[in-house]
Amino acid sequence: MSSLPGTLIKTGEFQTHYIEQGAGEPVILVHGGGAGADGTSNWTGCLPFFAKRKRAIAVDLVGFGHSDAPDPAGFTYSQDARNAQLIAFIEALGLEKVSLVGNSMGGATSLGVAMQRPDLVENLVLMGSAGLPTPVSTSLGAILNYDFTVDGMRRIIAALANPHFHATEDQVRYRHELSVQPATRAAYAATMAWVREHGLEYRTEQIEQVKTRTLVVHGKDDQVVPVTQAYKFLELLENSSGYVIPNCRHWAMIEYPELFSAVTLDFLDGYR
Ligand SMILES: O=C([O-])C(=O)/C=C/CC(=O)c1ccccc1
Repeated sequence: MSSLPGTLIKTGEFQTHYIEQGAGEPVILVHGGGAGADGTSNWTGCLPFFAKRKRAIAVDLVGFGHSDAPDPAGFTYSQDARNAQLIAFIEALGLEKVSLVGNSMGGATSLGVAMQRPDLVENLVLMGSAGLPTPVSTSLGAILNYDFTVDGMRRIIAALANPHFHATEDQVRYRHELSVQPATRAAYAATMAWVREHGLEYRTEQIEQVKTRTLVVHGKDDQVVPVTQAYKFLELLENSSGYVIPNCRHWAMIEYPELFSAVTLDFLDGYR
């Protein structure tokens, strides 16, 4: 795997990297927060499907992929910082309204933008989303306690995907090599330290005030964020519908890219 050709754009004090394919209504895909994650590795399988119907933009969160990774000595890798980055990114692109599709930490970030700037968000898709108090399972522990080794990366991928999914050596190497870049490594350590201290949850009253049209997608066998969290989001988000995928863990967009893309695109086009 190699990074798809991307673009850097200034978002506040640092540069944000993104890749995009297709034309039409803008849909921003926001990757999860595991080591080595970025727009390319999370969304390569879905981009061709999205690009047929939308302007699909896959962003790299601060400290991930090819976005800047500011020195943790002078930058706090908080959830607010990722929310602010995504808002600044939408505005830097000159977009008035977008749909956001967020995976896990990317879901928490998309939800945070819908809370802070509902004017910017047309539709919200939360996939395996963080944002609620989540027990630290062995699988989540593999992410939080990553040791920057290739075996550690294999443990992360095994934690994220269903056993029937076999990551290629290329996928493992791509993510591992990104994760051990000195600035990215320091940013990831700081990000996980912040998550261990603060969690990735919002208060229920914050979630309840989100009225954005939302689709909650979750793997029924998710070992990182249990499927019960999806039911909780459906309860709290009054304008939400859900789609639960059997025989699927945390990586619905990688385990079932065509199904995930079809369900999401039909939702974005108002068919669901
Ligand atoms: O591709 C990935 O790295 C990915 O999907 C990771 C998801 C886990 C995630 O974002 C997360 C990180 C910290 C705490 C809870 C959740």
